[in-house]
Amino acid sequence: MPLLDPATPTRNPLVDANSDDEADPELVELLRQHLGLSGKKSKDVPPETKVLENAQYIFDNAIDVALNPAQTKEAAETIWQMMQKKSYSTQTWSDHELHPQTKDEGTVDFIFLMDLLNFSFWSGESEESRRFCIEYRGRRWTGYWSLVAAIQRALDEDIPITSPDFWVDEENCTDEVLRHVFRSATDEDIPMFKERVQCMREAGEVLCNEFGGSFANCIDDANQSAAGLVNLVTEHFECFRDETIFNGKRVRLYKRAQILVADLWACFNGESFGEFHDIDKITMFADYRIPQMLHQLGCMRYSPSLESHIRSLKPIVSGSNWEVELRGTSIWCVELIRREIEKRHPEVRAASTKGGSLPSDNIDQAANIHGINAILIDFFLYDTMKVLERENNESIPHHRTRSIWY
Ligand SMILES: Nc1nc2c(c(CN[C@H]3C=C[C@H](O)[C@@H]3O)cn2[C@@H]2O[C@H](COP(=O)(O)O)[C@@H](O)[C@H]2O)c(=O)[nH]1
Repeated sequence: MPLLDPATPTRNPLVDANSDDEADPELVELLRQHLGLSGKKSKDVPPETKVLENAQYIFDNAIDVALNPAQTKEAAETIWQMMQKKSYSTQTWSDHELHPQTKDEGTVDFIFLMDLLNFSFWSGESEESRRFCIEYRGRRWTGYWSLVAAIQRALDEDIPITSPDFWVDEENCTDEVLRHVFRSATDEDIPMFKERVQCMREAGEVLCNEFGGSFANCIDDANQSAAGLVNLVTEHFECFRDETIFNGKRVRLYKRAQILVADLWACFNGESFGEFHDIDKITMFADYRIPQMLHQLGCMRYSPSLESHIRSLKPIVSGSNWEVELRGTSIWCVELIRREIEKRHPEVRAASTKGGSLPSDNIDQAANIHGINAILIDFFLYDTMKVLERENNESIPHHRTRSIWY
């Protein structure tokens, strides 16, 4: 029946004042089609995280952090050349000896725990030998690698540390057991131990009560959308909801939710639990190492007061303008680097191709041209910063903010 059939007495098919029956869904759909509203049911609208748009807003309104466009363009080319030389791709993730190697659900659990606790490793100790570190496989691991080593060590000791039902079992998973898991080889404990325990308890409750005890079910619910998985994680897990107010506007940074998705994508080479059709919506991860690297490259500049504060290792409060400007501007800077690389090297298609490297009938060519996205640029910048740190070549310290967000 045509919706607006003249023979039909005029009535609003949605709300007929004389009837208390529900609006006829067929009529609602017909009306939506007639008004051109149809077809875009909420489930069809592609999910967005809003992180990149918020990062641009922060950059546009930043006072103490700025970008140097010429240096950013120059750095883009340097980064591109170095990434090509190292054949940087998703495979690089698994090349790290401590990262889990099996491509199964156990590794999904490992990565979830890793990125649940992937924050604030920096030590307040000036004396390097006294800083928190984890002894594993005959080596002392610090920073992010101390976390990965602690998880691997616990698994070697038959502690089911990656199982969410263990985290909520306070009879067996006591604080003492967790202190043992994260025990340091020095007198300094892992930073924010209590907050890490709280993250595990909370996330364990959510996973066990809402997702059948495994993060694999969250991945399934996201229907291979990276942005959808970021939004699902930040909606259901408070300890991933990395957002704040800047200039009166709510801004999302979502560092650990995004690196969680990125680690899955890299570990599984864009397949299986790592397959996402919109992986390029993931931005750089706003931590405390990339801003340092971007400053070292001359891309990012600080006001004299901020720079002297950072150089004197003074703390910067979580959520303060200085901190949000550092984090948001670094996200935007990596986006500009990514755009510059794509402009200079049109042969590079987005890394959303499987595993981040371009399919090619010429294997040599594939080896030389790897897809580029913010994730791979970020991973490269982090790993490069860690090399500079090992070589005592840091030109400026990283900023000191204590928080569970990064
Ligand atoms: N933006 C960004 N931040 C990253 C990483 C990683 C490690 N990712 C591995 C996976 C693939 C890559 O190739 C890396 O090998 C850790 N972090 C953050 O840094 C801080 C730790 O610093 P430090 O204490 O010095 O280790 C802390 O906020 C931590 O959350 C990254 O990749 N990108």
